[in-house]
Amino acid sequence: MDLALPTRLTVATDGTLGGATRRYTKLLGDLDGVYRDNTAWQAAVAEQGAESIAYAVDDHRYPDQAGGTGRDQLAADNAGALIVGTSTLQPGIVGDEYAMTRGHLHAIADRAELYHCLSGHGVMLLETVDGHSETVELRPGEAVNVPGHWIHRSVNVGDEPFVTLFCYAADAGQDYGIIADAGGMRSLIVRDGDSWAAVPNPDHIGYRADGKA
Ligand SMILES: O=P(O)(O)OC[C@H]1O[C@H](O)[C@H](O)[C@@H](O)[C@@H]1O
Ligand SMILES: [Fe+2]
Repeated sequence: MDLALPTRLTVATDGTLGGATRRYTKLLGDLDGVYRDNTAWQAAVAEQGAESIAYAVDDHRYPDQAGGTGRDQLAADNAGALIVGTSTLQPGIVGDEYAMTRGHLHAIADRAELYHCLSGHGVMLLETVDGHSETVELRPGEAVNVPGHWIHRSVNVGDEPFVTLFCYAADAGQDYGIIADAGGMRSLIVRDGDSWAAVPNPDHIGYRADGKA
């Protein structure tokens, strides 16, 4: 097994990650089905363009120790390793809902994650398959230590980019189907006057049991 050499990273409040090994972007046009009001999402795509960036993730990860593929191999290769990165979520409102990430449960569901707010104003929406829902509001300098088994989604409730530094186990993976199959998360984060509120999602039909991705 090759030894990973320690890497120095620089983390800026605008999300710039010096030393990143990977960047991925989600475009507004990629988010079909994420927002409850599909007509409003289509209008936003028509107005802002399908290619406009909804959020960007820059991360640093060490190469797979054995170069394997597949979830079991990845888990074996990356046992104990961390992925560290920044997430930059643009502001906006679609229908009544604030701009958000797709959200996921970790494919290895017990894997935890740290989110530390670097700039902007956001909410981490957290739910479990058996009915718990929580919100954690985040401003610069505030963080949430997301336990395993919580489905999580970042929501930007401000008018600037919501930027977080995150860290999670390299073998965690992401299960996106759990939200899509449930008709969305149990709660929606919507505009409420000048602020935000979590309200029940009428389209949510319940989560399947985890571990069945
Ligand atoms: O994966 P999404 O739900 O689209 O959210 C985007 C990103 O959010 C977090 O920052 C996670 O740590 C990333 O691994 C994830 O990819
Ligand atoms: Fe995650």
